[in-house]
Amino acid sequence: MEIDRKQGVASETAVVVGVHLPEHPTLAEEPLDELAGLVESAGAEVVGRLYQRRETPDMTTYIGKGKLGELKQLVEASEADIVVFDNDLSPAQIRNLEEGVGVKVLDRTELILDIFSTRAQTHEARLAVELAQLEYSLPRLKRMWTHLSRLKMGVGMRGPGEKQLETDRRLVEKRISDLKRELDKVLHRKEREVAARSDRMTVSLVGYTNAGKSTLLNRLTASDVYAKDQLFATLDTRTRRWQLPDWGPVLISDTVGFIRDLPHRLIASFKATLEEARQADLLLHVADASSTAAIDQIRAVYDVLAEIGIEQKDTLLILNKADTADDAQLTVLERRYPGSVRVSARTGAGLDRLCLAVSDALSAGFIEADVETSIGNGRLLAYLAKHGEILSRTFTEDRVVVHCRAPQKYLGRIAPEEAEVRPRVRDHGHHPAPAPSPAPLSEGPIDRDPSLEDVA
Ligand SMILES: Nc1nc2c(ncn2[C@@H]2O[C@H](COP(=O)(O)OP(=O)(O)OP(=O)(O)O)[C@@H](O)[C@H]2O)c(=O)[nH]1
Ligand SMILES: [Mg+2]
Repeated sequence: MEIDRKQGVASETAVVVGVHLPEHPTLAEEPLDELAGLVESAGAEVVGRLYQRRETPDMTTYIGKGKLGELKQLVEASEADIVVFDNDLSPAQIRNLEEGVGVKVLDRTELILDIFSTRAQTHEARLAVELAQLEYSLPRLKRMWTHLSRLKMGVGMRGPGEKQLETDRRLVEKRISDLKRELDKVLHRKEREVAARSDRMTVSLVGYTNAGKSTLLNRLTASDVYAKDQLFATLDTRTRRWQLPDWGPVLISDTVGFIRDLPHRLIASFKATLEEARQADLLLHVADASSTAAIDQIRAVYDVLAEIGIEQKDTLLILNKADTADDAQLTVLERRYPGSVRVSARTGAGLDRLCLAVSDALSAGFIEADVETSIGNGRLLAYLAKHGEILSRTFTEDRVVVHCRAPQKYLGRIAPEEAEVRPRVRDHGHHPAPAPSPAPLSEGPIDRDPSLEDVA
C-alpha cells in the first residue's frame, strides 16, 4: 500500500481519534473538540470521531485491536481520506495504523506542523516551520523507503532503498544544519532590532491560540491585523504603537498563539518570533474566559512560557471574551487569578481598567535613584527627562546630582563612565536590585527601525 505523505490535509475529510490516558487530563468537556478545530483550521472536514480510554497505549497500534477494527469501519463508512490522532505516535505505530485502516494517518504534531506550513508568511516563520518539519520527519524517513528495500539484491548487498535512505538522511541533516545557522542569524538580528527600540516600554501579547490576542491588539491600537476564529491565525509578530492613556506611547506586539503539548522543536524554531515577548517589559496573557477549558489553557500557556524561559516576567492575566463567557465561570476565574482583568476585545468592555492595570504594572518597574554626572552632559540629562521623571537637581562646581524616577531598564543602560547611578533604598526596606550591566545608550528612534514598518 502506498500512501502519499507529501500532500497537505487541505480539502480532505478526516476521522479524529483520541486516547485518554490517566496521566493526560482532558482539556474540554468534549475531548476531541480542540483536535477537530485544528483539523478544520488545516482546511479539512471532520466526518467522524473515535475516543477511547486506556491505561497505556498499545505498543504497535496505540489503540487496541478491537478499536482498530472499529476505526477501519468508521473510515470506510464515512469515506474519510485521513485519520488524525490527538496523541503523538511513533513512526512504527503510524505505519501499522496505516496498514490497518488503509488511509493516511497523522498525529497531532504533524497536523500542527501542516497548519503552520500553510500559514507561515514571513521568511523567518517559513524557516522555523521548515526546520520543525524536517526534524519531525528525520526519524520517520525510513518508513518512506521501506517499500524499496524489498528490492534487496543478494547477501551483503545494500538495497537501493537503504542507499537512498542514507542519501536522503544526509540531505535532510545538511538542510537542518543550514536552517539552524540561518535562524541563528535571524535571531541575532532580531535581538539587536528589538533591543534598539527598547527606549520605549514594550508589552507583548501572549496566550492560547484563538484567545483573542490579535483582536485585542486591533482594538487597542485601531489597527487591522488578521484575526479569525481559527486556530493559529497569527504566526508572525506584529508590533504596533499603542497610545496608553495617561502614560504615553508604548509598543505592543502580537505573536503566535500557544497550544497544549506544543511540539518542543516547534517552540525552539519559533525563538526569533518570540523575541519580542522575551524582551518585553510586561506580558499580557490573554485567555479565552468563555472556553470550558480556560483553566487548562492558562496552565498550558504558563508551561510554554517556562519552556522559553520567561515565566518570571511580569504578567497581567486578561480574561477576554467576557461578553460571551458565563458569569459564574468569570467569577471562578477571577477568584482563582487575583489581579486578572476581565475584558471583551469585541465590545471594548473593560479596556479602561486594562489600561490602568497596564500603567500600574509598567510603573512597578520604576526605581528612584540619584544620578551623578558632569554638568556638561546634556545628552544624559535629556535622556533622563525623556524616560523618567526628574524630581530635583543638586549642583556642585562641575557636577550635578539628578534625583529621578525612571524605569530600571533605562537607568541600567547608563554606562558607568558616563554617570554614577545610586538607587535610593525604598521606605519599606526593599533594596532595589542593582542595575543590570550597562549597554551603550541607544537613541535609535523606532520610526527608523525597518522591522517596524507596521508601526503607524
Ligand atoms: N465573543 C468574543 N469573541 C472574541 C473576542 N475577542 C476575540 N474574539 C473572537 O475570537 C476569535 C479569535 O480571535 P483572534 O484575535 O484571531 O485570536 P488570537 O488569539 O489572535 O488567535 P491566534 O492568532 O490563532 O493564536 C475571532 O473569531 C474573534 O472575533 C471577545 O472579546 N468576545
Ligand atoms: Mg492572532
